[in-house]
Amino acid sequence: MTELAFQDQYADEYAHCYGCGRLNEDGMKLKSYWDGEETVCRFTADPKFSGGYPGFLYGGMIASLMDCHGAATAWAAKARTVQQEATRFVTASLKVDFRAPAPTNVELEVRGKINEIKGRKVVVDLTLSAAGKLCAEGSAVMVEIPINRQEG
Ligand SMILES: CCCCCCCC(=O)SCCNC(=O)CCNC(=O)[C@H](O)C(C)(C)COP(=O)(O)OP(=O)(O)OC[C@H]1O[C@@H](n2cnc3c(N)ncnc32)[C@H](O)[C@@H]1OP(=O)(O)O
Repeated sequence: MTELAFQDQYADEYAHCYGCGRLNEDGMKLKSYWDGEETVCRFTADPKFSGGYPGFLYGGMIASLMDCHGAATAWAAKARTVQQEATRFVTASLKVDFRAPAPTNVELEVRGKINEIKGRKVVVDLTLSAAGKLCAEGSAVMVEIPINRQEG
């Protein structure tokens, strides 16, 4: 894919997230893109992120993947809809239903769909699948931080 990932378009001051910040040396550097009206992020988890037994991902990592992709989706939706540069979205609320174990060492696909855009708030519906099988689904309320919030 040659297009720039959403996270790679964040301003430097917003690019330090452990999950997706391009400037976080130790982070996972998740990348999210448009796929038609949906967004997609692909990630293969190392077995060191296993949960209760080997070969399956722990739930916090599943939530992390959905969280970061949700924030990036909100950013992209705002940038596309309002056609102005968005700052950065943070998670106000994240709901995850775990439907089936998610494997490590297998490419996972996280998908986002815009449910609502209202003012600074974007609600994103999310799924996480492995080899076409739904492993988790949920939704996130993302809120855009005002400019210069980090200075206050
Ligand atoms: C500089 C960057 C610093 C950010 C570092 C954090 C980065 C992350 O790790 S993100 C993950 C963790 N998330 C956080 O740390 C966020 C902490 N929370 C906050 O900062 C604030 O509560 C924040 C920004 C989410 C919302 O507060 P505020 O800016 O006052 O927004 P507020 O006006 O109350 O709400 C905006 C809209 O979101 C909705 N909303 C806010 N919180 C929630 C919630 N928990 N559930 C559902 N909806 C919510 C409100 O109802 C409102 O919607 P509407 O316009 O329809 O009435």
